Amino acid sequence: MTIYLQMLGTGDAFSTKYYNNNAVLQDHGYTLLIDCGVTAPQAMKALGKSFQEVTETLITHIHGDHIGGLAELARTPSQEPHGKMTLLLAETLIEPLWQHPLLEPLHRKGGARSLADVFNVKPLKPDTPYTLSPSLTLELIRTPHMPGKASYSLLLNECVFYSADLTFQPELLLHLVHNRGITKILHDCQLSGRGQVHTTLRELLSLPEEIRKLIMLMHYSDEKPKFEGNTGEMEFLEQQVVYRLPDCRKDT
Ligand SMILES: Nc1ccn([C@@H]2O[C@@H]3COP(=O)(O)O[C@H]3[C@H]2O)c(=O)n1
Ligand SMILES: [Zn+2]
Ligand SMILES: [Zn+2]
Repeated sequence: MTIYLQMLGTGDAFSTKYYNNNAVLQDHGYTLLIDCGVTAPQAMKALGKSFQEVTETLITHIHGDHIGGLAELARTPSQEPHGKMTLLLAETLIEPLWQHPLLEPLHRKGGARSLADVFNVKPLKPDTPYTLSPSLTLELIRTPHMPGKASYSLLLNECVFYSADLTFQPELLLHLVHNRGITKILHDCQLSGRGQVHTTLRELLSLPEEIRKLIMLMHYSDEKPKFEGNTGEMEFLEQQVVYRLPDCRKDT
């Protein structure tokens, strides 16, 4: 079965041309929102979509461009009997997310005292495969982003790696391709300057060709047009375009 990926946005946290790097994955009746940044409500509207179409929302890490739209998401009534939207996230993120200033509006919602009061929270363990829908599996891999801050990249359907803002990890990428059967890498990319918390284009260009040709670039700055044609084998992922994702699960 085919699943479809549509980036709500492909911009970095400071972009004024692209929405935040958030995505929707669709498996027929099931819709997974991957991260819900400040611009997510507007980006959904731009696609003629609404949060009501979202079945579950996955949070990779706690930065405004990945969580800033959650207060609005929480106000959306879900189709479930409990009425709450479902949030998937690593256990380690639950309390820091609730304490984040961007979620403060929810603290005032009917005496809410925890994330579970405003969302149907489903805690996930890293390095553990989960079946989200008939054609979609997910595994979290903890990856380095900012010191002391937990952040989780994604393995989708056993062969797509979706980076959650990470510093350059060449050994991990080689391992994923050689030992985990990864055939597509969607990677955040800082186009210029020194990469302190993100991977830079220069670093990605230093990878072997066999890895570069699997990579598509996302989470980039407004300078992107200047870099078109200068990214080697790596293409830019474009916001709002629908992509078909490979499904390499052994039992399909
Ligand atoms: N000059 C900067 C640089 C970065 N940042 C924040 O750091 C985050 C890194 O991950 P991100 O998801 O790209 O969002 C960035 C800003 O929130 C920031 O607030 N000021
Ligand atoms: Zn980000
Ligand atoms: Zn980040």
